[in-house]
Amino acid sequence: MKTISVSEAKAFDLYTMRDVGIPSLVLMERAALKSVENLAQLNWDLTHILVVAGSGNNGGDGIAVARLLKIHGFNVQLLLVGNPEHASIERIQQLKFANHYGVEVIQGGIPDWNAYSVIIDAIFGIGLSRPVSGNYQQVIQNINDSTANTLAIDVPSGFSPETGRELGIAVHANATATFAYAKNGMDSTTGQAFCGQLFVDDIGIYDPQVIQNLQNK
Ligand SMILES: NC(=O)C1=CN([C@@H]2O[C@H](COP(=O)(O)OP(=O)(O)OC[C@H]3O[C@@H](n4cnc5c(N)ncnc54)[C@H](O)[C@@H]3O)[C@@H](O)[C@H]2O)[C@H](O)CC1
Ligand SMILES: [K+]
Repeated sequence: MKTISVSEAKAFDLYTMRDVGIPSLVLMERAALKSVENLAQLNWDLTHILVVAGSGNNGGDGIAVARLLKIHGFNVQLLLVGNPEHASIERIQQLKFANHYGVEVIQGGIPDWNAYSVIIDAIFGIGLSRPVSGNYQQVIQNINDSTANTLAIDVPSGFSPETGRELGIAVHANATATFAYAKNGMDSTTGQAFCGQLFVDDIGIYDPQVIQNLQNK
């Protein structure tokens, strides 16, 4: 399985948005569409879905997933974690779109984490940069303690895609929808333990060498 480093993943994202010119929201929509496709392939009980979204673009992916599930008639709720003042542009835009679709955003805490059949983990992706603490730690503990099946978006939150180890605490996902290429840390035994069933989704982000080879054809 081809794996890449976090810096490569970020460089490929940037190349796609800046050099090729494909907008971030287009990539985010493709990531969300693929994640929903992966969810459908898992044959899980989808009767009650909670999306847990962080303040960055991983959260933006998750909110887009919630919107897609809502329009397809699923009972889906959204829990926002993190400081809204630090929210990325795309995450703000995705929440606006989701509000327009009437996606229910949970205010305050979750009374019963076991009430959900599926939890979508969209707290942190490749932007994880330090050990998880505080409320994030509590939320990830609740996700891990719940009876729900968990699908991680891009990277199980708290799992270092670089080293393959947890940074403080990490989501033990039953499945992970990662984008473009698997990340280095996913190829280890701990990586498989945290990621569960791994989907590597083509969302239009490629190694620039692949594009340059096309140009030379
Ligand atoms: N356009 C694109 O680049 C695409 C990205 N995709 C998704 O975006 C994430 C990466 O998003 P980013 O905003 O860079 O970071 P995260 O959402 O992973 O993290 C959010 C934010 O959290 C802060 N942070 C890091 N570690 C901690 C911590 N331990 N405690 C608290 N806060 C922390 C940090 O400031 C981060 O910025 C990628 O994984 C994809 O899911 C799209 O899918 C495709 C297009
Ligand atoms: K995640």
